[in-house]
Parts: sequence; C-alpha cells; structure tokens
Amino acid sequence: MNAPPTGLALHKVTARMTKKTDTSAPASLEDLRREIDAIDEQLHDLLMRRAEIVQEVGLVKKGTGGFLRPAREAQILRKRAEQHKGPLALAAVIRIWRELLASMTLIQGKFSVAVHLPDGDGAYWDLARDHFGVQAQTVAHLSPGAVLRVVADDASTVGVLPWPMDGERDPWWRHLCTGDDKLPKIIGRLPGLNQPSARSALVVGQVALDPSGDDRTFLAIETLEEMSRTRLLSRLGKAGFDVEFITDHNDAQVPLPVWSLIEVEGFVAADDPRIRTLINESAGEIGHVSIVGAYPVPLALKKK
Ligand SMILES: O=C(O)C(=O)C[C@]1(C(=O)O)C=C[C@@H](O)C=C1
Repeated sequence: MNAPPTGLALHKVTARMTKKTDTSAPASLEDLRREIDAIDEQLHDLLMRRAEIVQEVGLVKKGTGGFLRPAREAQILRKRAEQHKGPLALAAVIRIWRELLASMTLIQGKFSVAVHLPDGDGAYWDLARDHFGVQAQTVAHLSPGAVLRVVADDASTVGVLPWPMDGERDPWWRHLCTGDDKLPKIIGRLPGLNQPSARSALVVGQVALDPSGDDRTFLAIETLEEMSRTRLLSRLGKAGFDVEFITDHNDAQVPLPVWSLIEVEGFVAADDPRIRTLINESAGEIGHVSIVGAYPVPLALKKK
C-alpha cells in the first residue's frame, strides 16, 4: 500500500499563495500554472489514496449485500454543498463527486445500471448518466417491467424508472407492494441537483435502506373498501404522516382492492408505530401496508 501523500504539494501551494499576497505585482502566467500543477498533483494523490481506502471499505463490507450506500453518498454530497464557496459552480463539484462515488462503488465490486429508455426519449438515460457516471455499465430497456426484472434478478444492478403517474395501466411500483424483503426497493430520486430535466425518476435496487438524516419514504397501502383519496389522506394525517405525493391503482376488471403509493416525509422503519395506528384506526378499510422504499432527499429538493 502506498504511503498517504506527504503534504509536500500542499506546502508548495500554500507557500506560493502567501507570496502572492505579499506583493502588489500580479503573478505571472507561468507562476499561476505552476500553482495549478501543484494543486492537480495533490488532488490526484488524494484521489488515489481515497480509492485505496474505499478498497478496504469494500473488504469490510463484503458479504453484507451490495456496495452502494445511497444514504452515505447523500451525506457526503450535503457536506460538499455546505462547504462550497467561490467562483466554481456547485453543480460542477457535485458532478465530479457523483462520478467519483460511482467509480468508488465499482472499485468494490460489480455495479451496473438498467434504465427505462422509451422510444425517442433519452431523459431517463441522461439522469442515470449524470448520477451514476460513465464508468458503470448502463443498459437501456424499452419497458419499466424489463428494468424491474433485471434489478430483481441481479443485486448488483440498480434501475432508473419514471416517476409514477395516475392512470397507468400496469404501474411498475405495483410489483413492489407485496412486502417481500427480497424485492427491489425504491432507493433514490433523480435529478439529484437542480439541472434542466423534463423528467423525474426513481432509482430502485436491492439495497438495504438506511436513514441519511433527511429522507422520504414510500408506503404501499391496500384499501379493501371504497375510500376517497381525501379520506385516505386524512387517515394518514391522523396517524402522524406528512404526505408529499399519492397515486393509486386498481385492476381494470376488479375495483377493489385499490393500492396506493404514498410518499411521506422522513425515514419510516417497518416497526414505526404510525403504521400500526393507521391500520388499527382504519376500521377494516386498510389491509396491507408495506414500505416500498426510502430515499435521501436530493440537493435539488433541499430547502435552503
Ligand atoms: O462508505 C462506504 O460504504 C463506501 O462504500 C464508500 C463510498 C465513497 O466513495 O465514499 C462509495 C460507495 C458508497 O455508495 C458510499 C460511499
């Protein structure tokens, strides 16, 4: 294993910067470029050192499931956003870190991305590449169902799927509602940063759900009797949930049960007492409630 960087390059950079403030004459182009070279050298040394540490992280995590940790990644990006100042666009910094984090996942083991690519619409593809970078193998699939199948069969693949909408004939999220632990879960939301994008997407994967400190959770709720959205929302509110989004679906031939996909504020664990309260207070109207996923609130949605 290589020794960590000695700090020599940093010393050189600091020395030059100090000199510059001592004199009123502008630094020469040559001097400035020398300073940039020293910074690049130091950055590269640190990146190589970081990669070695991530290799060790991979060994520590071996056997604990996949290597992707969306909550940890979100915490890292939030720190970068907090620390950021100066003329460089934060979006550029985040993009560099996104490429870095995806490459660091690849250092630890297999990792690929399956993306829904409807005819002539590359929006989800762009979102996937912006988030998971160019190193991970990215494969396009014509239907959300095909993406879901790949992700269900291969724990090292994550899927990028369209944000759910009302009125879909066979919404992909319905296949995740059985509460089976082995099914993929919703683990992320794109775009991660305020970037021009005509679409919102969700990321699914066989990844353990961890709280990041600022999260949203998706619940699947089965209603056994006819129940308006307003009544369901009121029951959710009474149980203590703060609802961000709701959509629902029932079989065209069979009006009941209706399944609703509900996005709520915060990280909700399977044993959250609010779930019990919701079922107990529903007077038999609500059947099954399961957690379909949770995701760290991306910087794009952060309230300043
Ligand atoms: O902290 C971890 O668990 C890591 O695997 C390291 C790391 C990183 O590069 O910082 C890489 C991939 C994970 O998705 C999260 C973080």
